[in-house]
Amino acid sequence: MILNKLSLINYKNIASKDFLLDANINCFTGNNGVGKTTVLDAIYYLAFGKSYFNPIASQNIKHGEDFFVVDGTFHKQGTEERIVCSLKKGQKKSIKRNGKAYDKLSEHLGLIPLVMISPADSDLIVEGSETRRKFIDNVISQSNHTYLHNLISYNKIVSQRNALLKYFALNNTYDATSLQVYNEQLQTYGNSIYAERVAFLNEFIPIFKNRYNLIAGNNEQINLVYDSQLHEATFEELLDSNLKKDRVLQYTSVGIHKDDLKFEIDTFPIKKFGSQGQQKSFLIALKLAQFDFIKNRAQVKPILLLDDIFDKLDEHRVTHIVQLVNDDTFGQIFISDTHTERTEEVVKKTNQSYQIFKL
Ligand SMILES: Nc1ncnc2c1ncn2[C@@H]1O[C@H](COP(=O)(O)OP(=O)(O)OP(=O)(O)O)[C@@H](O)[C@H]1O
Repeated sequence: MILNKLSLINYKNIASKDFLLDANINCFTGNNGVGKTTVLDAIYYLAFGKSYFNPIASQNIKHGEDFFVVDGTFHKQGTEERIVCSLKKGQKKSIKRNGKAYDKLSEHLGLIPLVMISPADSDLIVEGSETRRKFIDNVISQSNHTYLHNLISYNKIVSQRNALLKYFALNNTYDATSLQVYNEQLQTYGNSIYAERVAFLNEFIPIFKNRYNLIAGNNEQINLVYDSQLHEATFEELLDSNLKKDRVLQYTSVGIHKDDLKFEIDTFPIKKFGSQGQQKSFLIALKLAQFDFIKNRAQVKPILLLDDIFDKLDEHRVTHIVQLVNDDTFGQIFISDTHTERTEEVVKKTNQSYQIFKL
């Protein structure tokens, strides 16, 4: 998967820019705030139909303007794919593939396999379980459309069930039959999502550990632990035993929407007990494992976006990344960095073709 051309209009601070890109390495350099991350984010937008950094779509329109366009032309195994994402203030965002608008964003996900490594990944450690569930869902969804559809359906039913519980409380009423309809659907989708998450983590955790050991050496015991209420009881048992509680709370307190992924070092939470360097290594290993997993599943090398990576990495880790590029593990990569010379020095060592865009 290669991005050949990229054009931006009014995307964040960039009024208008066109890039003809190298098939291997592309670097965007310049001072703080010139828009290096914005270019990487625009590429992310083409793959996921949203910004990696700002989920409120309208806030990605350049201040004072009323629309943005991100336009990219990819090459994938001999075919050309033109993806155009645009948003006009007050309207729905549009994503077009070769001139044809998608009805649903979910139809687009997976077409452009892509992994972003960014300082913002620290959210995965510091934020709540939702961020980590989204990480799992994002990785699985890139190669499994059924999973994504089941997840969308599951979330819809949770909302409907919650509305029904509220209705019961508000009207001082209760109807077991209508609740049962939702319970059955929750179980169907929830059990399938749970099974996929179990299968995914069985495959993913060894890949992750391998990546971590390559970056940090073998002397640290790190682990990812999948935490789910469904490990202990069936979905049906959980819903039954928590019915009273759900009616009081007026929402569904059990299910796969409560799952978490624990990040551990020597069996302790890395958030509290990991050094900054260990936390960074953990996150990079997680993202490189995501890269490996998607590559295995999709049989194409995902595009890799490295945002501000050299600032955040010590020499050992930079060398590791460079070695990977030399090993031909990676496909096309995009790098943002403040120092043009430092970037050039690193990418020269890879013996790959490259382009440096000074912003
Ligand atoms: N909607 C918007 N309209 C205009 N400017 C915006 C908008 N959203 C963000 N910006 C600005 O875009 C600029 C570019 O940000 P970006 O993160 O791309 O910079 P950068 O070159 O990666 O900087 P750094 O080296 O600090 O990481 C910032 O000044 C930011 O405030």
